[in-house]
Amino acid sequence: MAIQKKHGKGRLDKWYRLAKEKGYRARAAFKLIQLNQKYGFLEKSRVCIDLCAAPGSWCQVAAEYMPAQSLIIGVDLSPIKPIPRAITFQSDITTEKCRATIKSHIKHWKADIVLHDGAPNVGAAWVQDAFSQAELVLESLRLATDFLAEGGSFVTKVFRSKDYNPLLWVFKQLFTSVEATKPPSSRNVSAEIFVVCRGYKAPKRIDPKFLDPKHVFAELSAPTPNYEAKVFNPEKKKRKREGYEEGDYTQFKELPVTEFINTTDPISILGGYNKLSFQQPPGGDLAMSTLERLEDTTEEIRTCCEDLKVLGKKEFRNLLRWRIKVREKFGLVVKKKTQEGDAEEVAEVAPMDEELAIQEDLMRMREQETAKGKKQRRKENEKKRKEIVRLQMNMTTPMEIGMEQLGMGGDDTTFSLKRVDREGARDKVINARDLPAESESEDDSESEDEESDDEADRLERELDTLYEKYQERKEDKDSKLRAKKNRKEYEKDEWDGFSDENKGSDEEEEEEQEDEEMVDSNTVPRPGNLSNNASLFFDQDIFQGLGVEEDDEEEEEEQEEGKEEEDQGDNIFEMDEDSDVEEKAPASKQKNKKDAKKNAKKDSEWEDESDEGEPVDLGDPKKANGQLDIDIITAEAMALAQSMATGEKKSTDIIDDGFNRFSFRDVDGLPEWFIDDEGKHSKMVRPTTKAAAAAIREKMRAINARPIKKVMEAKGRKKYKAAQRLEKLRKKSALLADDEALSERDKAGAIAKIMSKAGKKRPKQEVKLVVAKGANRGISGRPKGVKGKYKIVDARMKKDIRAEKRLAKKKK
Ligand SMILES: C[S@@+](CC[C@H](N)C(=O)[O-])C[C@H]1O[C@@H](n2cnc3c(N)ncnc32)[C@H](O)[C@@H]1O
Repeated sequence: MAIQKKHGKGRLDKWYRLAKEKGYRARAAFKLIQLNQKYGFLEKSRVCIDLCAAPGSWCQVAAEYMPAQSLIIGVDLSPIKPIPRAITFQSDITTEKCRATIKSHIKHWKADIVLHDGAPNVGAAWVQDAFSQAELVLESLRLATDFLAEGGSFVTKVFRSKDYNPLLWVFKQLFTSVEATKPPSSRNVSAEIFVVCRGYKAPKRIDPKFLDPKHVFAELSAPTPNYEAKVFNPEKKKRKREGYEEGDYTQFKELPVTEFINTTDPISILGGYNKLSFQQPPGGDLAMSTLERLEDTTEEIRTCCEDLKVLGKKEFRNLLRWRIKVREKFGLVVKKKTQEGDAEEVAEVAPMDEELAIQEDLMRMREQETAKGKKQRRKENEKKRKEIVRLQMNMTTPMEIGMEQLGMGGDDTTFSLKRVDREGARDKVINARDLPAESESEDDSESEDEESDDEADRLERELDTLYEKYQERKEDKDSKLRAKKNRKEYEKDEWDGFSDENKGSDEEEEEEQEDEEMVDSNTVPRPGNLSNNASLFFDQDIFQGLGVEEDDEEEEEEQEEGKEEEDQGDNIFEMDEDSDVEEKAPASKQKNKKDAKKNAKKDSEWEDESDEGEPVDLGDPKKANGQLDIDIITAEAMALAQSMATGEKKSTDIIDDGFNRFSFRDVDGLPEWFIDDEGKHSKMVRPTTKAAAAAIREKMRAINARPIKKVMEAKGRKKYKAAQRLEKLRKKSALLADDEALSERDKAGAIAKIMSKAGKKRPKQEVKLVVAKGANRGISGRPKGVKGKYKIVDARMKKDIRAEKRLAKKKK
């Protein structure tokens, strides 16, 4: 266990460390700093009396925050080491002597502020002490009324007890504003609060009853609580989860460790006490000495008992386990589990041990839950981080985004049910599963493999569902496609007997869909018994073109039947620019134009084969916005497109052109190198025009002007790093801003410093050249004695450079 304490009360917490760092004599300094931050009374004061001031940290703070030349008087029962700018003396604040000494120091002045942080030492007579604290407050108030100037402030510590309200009532009679507050540096477990009374009314005469403890705390004459009974019989003690127990004015609670062993409610002891003591009571205790001698009572257990408030989970469990062991040894467990019993006969242990088991179970469940939550959060954060990085690096393409959304992103295969839900498909997916939906969350112990299999299955289903939806949407949008599908189904039925037996139905479907998307033509059905060459022959676009014409004829009929609307939906081959014209053009003209475009497209596909696979679209070379169509990437295609656009060539010409000796090659039995060679060199040379060449040049220039991917990535990286730096700064300044130990000025200064540091450009590190010789030759790590960036160079290179320099000098 990390020892993190001084003793029970004064643990080495952050305020303790901070006080040490800043040179304050006690962590209490921060209470005054924080009170002053809230109310700002010190800066306005010139004379301060600090009652119960030892060791003197409040005097230190007063000296720091009050204006120069202020008078600070500190008094305590204990001696106070000298403090610069403060007068201190040793005295009991309840005595006349103390009043006289203050008077001698303050002379004719009046105090602007009286501070009181008095607390009697908590000893055996703790009830009396608590009473004395309230009395001490009243005594300090009496002194305050003697020395405070009108409008002055009185700041006092008060313990929450039944005396608290009477005290507040008295304060309110003497001050215009009375506020109770608990500064952050005051421990939550401590019953202390601070009351800041401002605007002293300075009445000419104060009713002595206001300052008479007998009168103010009149109801306290009730019998003193029985301390013995309370502490040593914890079972009988009522636990109060909220607030403080009646008469419990101190927060440090100690209990003999034997009580912890004996109790049936160990949890409430661990939660309610500060320390379990191994101290032998006067006269000795047999149980305690036996306990001390047990080997289970290790040093670690003793350390845990020292401070119950700092127990970690492990220590907590250790203590409970130790208690059970000791109880067993002491014979406190009534029955143990029967050896041969099938766990039916459960041990009958003390009833609170059941509670302990339940508590442990609860703890375990909570741990599991938090671990699960953490894992989930980590996963999500990681995913988000990656997405951001990819976006910032411009590495995300629309395709990748789609894949990520489907959970197929290269680096994250998590399937997001949420997303599916958004699509309304979650239910479908869940219904499709054998397992009920709840089992997903319940089954925590699944192996990762099972999980990933499940993920893959779900992913498959999700993809199917999404694909169905996509199809539905597409069909809705494109009624013509629907008509075509129906027709195809009809035709498919008719041609079923000829389908290629080697193909699975899925493959066929896929191909059909591909055809629909790519060519949108109803190809001539090919009987399955044709030879390879024959089928390749019929595969030629020229035959497909026939199909198109057929199809278009049908379309024309449809149009004539008033289905123009449907046709407008078919924009697969329409050019943006033409759309307006087409709307106005007569149907036959439209048809011609469409034919030409479709054929041009087919031609381009054909050319695709003969032109080393470059995708070429022979549409209008210009887009609607006047820019060149970037998809046309060869001068030949451009020339063809231009000639079509100017009406120089008709679709029929292009079809004729397409039917030539290069359009089909029988490659069966030919060596691969030959086919490659043919593909490269034996192709039709199409005439190009100057304009087409210029257009392509312009297009290439436009492409080259675009920043390359690496540049984009570098820019993205730079942005990302800047964002990271900014985030770091933001966090740092937020931390500073939250630091209650710093004044606003300090905070602003520190933040400004960080900002200016961040703004400065770091000087580029010089690269040291290390000659590879002797020990450095062939070394793989950093050469000895070299700091910072370095580069291993060849001795030859160095000599050559020197020689070059010499020559250059000579020439001069
Ligand atoms: C919590 S400490 C004060 C810490 C102080 N504010 C500081 O910042 O260093 C409480 C002090 O009250 C003092 N005290 C208790 N009864 C007193 C009394 N009757 N007269 C003077 N001082 C008293 C104790 O000696 C103790 O030093």
